[in-house]
Amino acid sequence: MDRPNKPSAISPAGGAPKPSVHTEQGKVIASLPTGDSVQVLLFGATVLSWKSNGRENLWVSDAAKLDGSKPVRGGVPLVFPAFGPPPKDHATGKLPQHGFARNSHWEYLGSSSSESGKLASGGDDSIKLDFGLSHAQISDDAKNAWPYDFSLVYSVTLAKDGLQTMLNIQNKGDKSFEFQMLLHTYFRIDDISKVSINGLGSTSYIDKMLNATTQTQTDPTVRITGEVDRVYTDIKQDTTSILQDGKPRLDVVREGLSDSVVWNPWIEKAKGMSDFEPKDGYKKMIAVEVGAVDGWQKLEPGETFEGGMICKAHL
Ligand SMILES: O=P(O)(O)OC[C@H]1O[C@H](O)[C@H](O)[C@@H](O)[C@@H]1O
Repeated sequence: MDRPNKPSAISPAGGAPKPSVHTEQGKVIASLPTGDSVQVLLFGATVLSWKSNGRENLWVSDAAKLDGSKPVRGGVPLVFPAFGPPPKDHATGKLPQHGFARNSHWEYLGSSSSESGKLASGGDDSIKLDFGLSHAQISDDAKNAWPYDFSLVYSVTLAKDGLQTMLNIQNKGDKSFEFQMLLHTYFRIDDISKVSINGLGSTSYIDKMLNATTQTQTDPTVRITGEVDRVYTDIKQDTTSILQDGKPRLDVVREGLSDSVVWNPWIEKAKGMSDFEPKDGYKKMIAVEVGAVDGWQKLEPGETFEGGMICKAHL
């Protein structure tokens, strides 16, 4: 695995202020001179917080477990190598719901000032954090359930104009494997009744609330008025936008991915989740998740796959 330099901190030593990075209680925390920041928990490589312009953009449950006893309820849990309950007749069939990546202890590979791809800024205006997970690092249960040699590198880039999260998946073994992946992002919003979602018009979706039947998004705008659990597939538009009170609040740009899940548990489902607090927290969150979850991606030995997102917050 290629490793960038592993500085404990990029500290200002006179001159212009620089991004800083430190580790604390199993988390890696990076900040820009602007005050924007990101926090990543090594358990699951779960992004727990992303602040820009003094505002938190992610929702995390007050009862979320951060001690590794269960996946984090909130932030950006990483789904790999299976989305949802894996089908019993598939190679992932013995894995838990959403796979093992969100349940595993990842390694911090280090930070670098990056050319942040499609984010406009680079150099001192951005910082990239890399996290790794390989076959050798997962639990024995996960190894037995899914005996493939793989390597994941998850890169989280904080820039003044957004947050980029990219997952690179490599088949390191001598047999092919199939996978699904998803960035299960819980975005923080002010009031679900005033939220609308654009950028999914004319797209087909599997509606898990309607017996997994396939529907078409005829209204260009999605509004949330009850429990919603939809898998939009083969989306033509790159960007899904979350609006609050009709004003752009967050843009989610898919990178190398064409599916998105839109999920809100609403009242009853929230009540049923012991780690979902406060119980009316469903009013403050909307999950807009980017991924490759329609069917399976196949990787031959030595091949890699990369996909992720760029999120941009509006004031
Ligand atoms: O409770 P979890 O395993 O974290 O899953 C939370 C949710 O994840 C996705 O959004 C799925 O589409 C939902 O069906 C599921 O309820």
